[in-house]
Amino acid sequence: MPSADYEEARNNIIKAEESIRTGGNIYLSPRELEADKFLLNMKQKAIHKGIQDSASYAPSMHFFHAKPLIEQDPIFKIIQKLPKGGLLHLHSTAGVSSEWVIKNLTYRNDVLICNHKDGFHMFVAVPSELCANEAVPVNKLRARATNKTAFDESLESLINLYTHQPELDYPDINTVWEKFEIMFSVIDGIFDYLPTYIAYHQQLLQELYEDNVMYLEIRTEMGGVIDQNGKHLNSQDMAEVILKLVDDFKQDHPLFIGVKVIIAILRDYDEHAFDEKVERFLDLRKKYPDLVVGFDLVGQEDLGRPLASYVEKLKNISDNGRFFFHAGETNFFNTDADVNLIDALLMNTKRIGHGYSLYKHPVLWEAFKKKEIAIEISPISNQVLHLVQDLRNHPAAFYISENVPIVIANDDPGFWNAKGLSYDFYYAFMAFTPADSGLQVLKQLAWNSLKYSAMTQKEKINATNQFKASWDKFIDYVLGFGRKL
Ligand SMILES: O=c1[nH]cnc2c1ncn2[C@@H]1O[C@H](CO)[C@@H](O)[C@H]1O
Repeated sequence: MPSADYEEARNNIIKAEESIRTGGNIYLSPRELEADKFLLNMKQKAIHKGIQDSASYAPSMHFFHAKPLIEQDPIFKIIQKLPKGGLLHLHSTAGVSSEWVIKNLTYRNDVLICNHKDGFHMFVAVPSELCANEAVPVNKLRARATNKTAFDESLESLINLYTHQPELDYPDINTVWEKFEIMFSVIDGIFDYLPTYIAYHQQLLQELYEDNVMYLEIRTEMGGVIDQNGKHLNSQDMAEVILKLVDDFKQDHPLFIGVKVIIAILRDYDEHAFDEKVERFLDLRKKYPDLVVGFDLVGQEDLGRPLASYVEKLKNISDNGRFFFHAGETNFFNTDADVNLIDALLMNTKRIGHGYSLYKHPVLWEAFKKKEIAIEISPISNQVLHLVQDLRNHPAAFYISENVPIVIANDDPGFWNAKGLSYDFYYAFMAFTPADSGLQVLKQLAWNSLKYSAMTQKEKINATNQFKASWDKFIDYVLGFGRKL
């Protein structure tokens, strides 16, 4: 038996760490405590089972293997009901489940397919110079196919990385990124045509709403489209389209709060195209300040142009504090992609996309804490795109232990066979939050998504009130769930 002194010292360490970590200081009411007890009991049983039977522990597995197991886990059912607040990191063109895209969009007569010049299939809805042959309606090809299920499956594989053997099919980061980038080109044509653009984005809101996401910040280029009559709509017209689409959605879904846009452009555009897109952002920002909130550079960071090379060019945007930079999405240490984190800080970023390598930079994470710059963590993305195999090893475990501000995001769920945000929250909860952390950490993560959002103060107050009501209902649900068992 250890001495009383020893026990006390031990407890003091545990308590001290508890009070530092994310959610450690969140107050729980008696009702919440009861729900928490039940949830923690489930979590700890699952972890205990995972220790004994490591081969069947879903949170340690690659998502492509884990998905069916996750869906059977009652903890996942609870996570699905969790009010998640806002989703702050999503590339909209990869945001909808691939199944919906195939079963709905490709069944429309206005969706065609052609061979891209670079040798892969691509969907088009208006004639494209990128087609190397004449585009054919997908329905026409489907009618000719002997096995329609197999036909649809092959279409779906054009926009979904799923395979039953990801370790073999994507042995390294560049291989997976190559197919990943092609998928954006496969689906891009859907967003050139107003009716398909609208159908897709309505479904985007629907899938997130059903997953209890109430607010959204999308990353998009926001280029123009062509409407049913052949008329060109430019980026400003698209701002109106988005505003109307969101308003209509809110009419039917009063709990939904809204959408904001972060203009995200490829970090490696040629100079002229880049400058044009920056101008476009500045214009949009002026005319739609409540909608177009920020600017970001995207694309595979390891191979891309470093942020440092943009400092002068983008001074105007950084002076106005409008960056939401991807940075540190890398396994390397002190390479360009890694030190993008330093430039993101110095360029006055509001949040960081990924920040995977931040844990190697003590000066930076202290600064992010002090300046309340949140890290947008996308667990499944980091796994599928080859930064980490087992999400228990994700650096977010460290950020949580230190309470570096983080939010949970899904990045490109449609492209990895996910839907909504719950799968990422499940991994966050089961793989990289402490075994003895239940409702507190979930509540803090959801709160963070409102606190670190680009909403105005007034919008935040409204969102907070709404969140409280949804949270109370969620606690009822958890208590009901617990009593049934
Ligand atoms: O996780 C990511 N890191 C960096 N860039 C990304 C990620 N996901 C998507 N994109 C980038 O966003 C563009 C479409 O908006 C894609 O072309 C891809 O390069």
